[in-house]
Amino acid sequence: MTHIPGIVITGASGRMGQMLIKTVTDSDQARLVGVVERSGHDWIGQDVGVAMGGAALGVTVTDDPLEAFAQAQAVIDFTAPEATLEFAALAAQARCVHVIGTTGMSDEQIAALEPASRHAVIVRAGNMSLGVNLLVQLTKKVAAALDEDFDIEVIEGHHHHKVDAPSGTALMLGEAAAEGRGIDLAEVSDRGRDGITGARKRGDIGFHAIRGGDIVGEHDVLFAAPGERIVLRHLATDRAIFARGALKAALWGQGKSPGQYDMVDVLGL
Ligand SMILES: NC(=O)c1ccc[n+]([C@@H]2O[C@H](COP(=O)([O-])OP(=O)(O)OC[C@H]3O[C@@H](n4cnc5c(N)ncnc54)[C@H](O)[C@@H]3O)[C@@H](O)[C@H]2O)c1
Ligand SMILES: O=C(O)C1=N[C@H](C(=O)O)CCC1
Repeated sequence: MTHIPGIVITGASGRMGQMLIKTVTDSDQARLVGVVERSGHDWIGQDVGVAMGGAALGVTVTDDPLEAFAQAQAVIDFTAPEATLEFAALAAQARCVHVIGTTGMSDEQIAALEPASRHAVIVRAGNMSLGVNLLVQLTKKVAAALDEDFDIEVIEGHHHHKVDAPSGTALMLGEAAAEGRGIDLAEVSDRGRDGITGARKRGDIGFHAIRGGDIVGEHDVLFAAPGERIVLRHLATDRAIFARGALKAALWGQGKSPGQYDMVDVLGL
């Protein structure tokens, strides 16, 4: 009987899915026990190592998430909002820790995770890297120290395949800035200006998204005042940082009480 947690990766063929499979199989703290793809995908029924172009890993890609989750202690899920909602209910049923990296979820979809979190641990973050979660804390501190003479803008850049904007990370940073100022982000958020917008409103927090090439993820939080600017910046150059954080969350969640957590909890920041 092993105490090394068994992990299922959803969205196996995706950019993050493949990085997560590599991270889990390289780790001596976790075992890869299942991989899930959407029904109809041509990887279904294949050994996932072979499907990824390497040696067999002895794990077959399935489109039956519950069957896979039943063999596991944790599910790491970087897919799409609708899929993540379905996986949350099934992971709770199987009493698996559900690590959610999926971004682009609406407020309603986030609220719909609550029933699952009564039965299982959910760790959700728009960015699982140590660097960004540290930047979130710094952003909160800087925003708390400065008044509204400093205009706050969050500028993010990602690869041309990304489907959601602003990025999950940009929203985390915007939330942190608003929290530091003691205000509600929803009331001050100004996204992607275009046309005759009028002058910038004092106290607003602006968001801007660049999409191009193979950018892994770049985030600036700009504090701009007359005569000076502060820029807090994180540059991701390797998706391994997100996968490492997600695996850390899956291990951290073992034995924790059901509920919703984030990477600040996991990293103790
Ligand atoms: N939180 C973080 O640290 C972090 C880091 C990187 C990416 N992300 C997010 O992770 C998500 C995935 O990013 P990506 O670049 O890997 O995208 P991707 O498009 O390369 O991969 C998504 C995968 O999910 C699969 N999928 C979709 N619906 C499914 C279903 N119902 N069942 C099983 N599989 C399903 C797709 O087939 C695809 O293989 C995005 O929301 C992205 O923003 C988060
Ligand atoms: O590649 C992506 O997609 C990423 N998504 C996350 C986000 O939306 O912030 C994290 C960075 C990479």
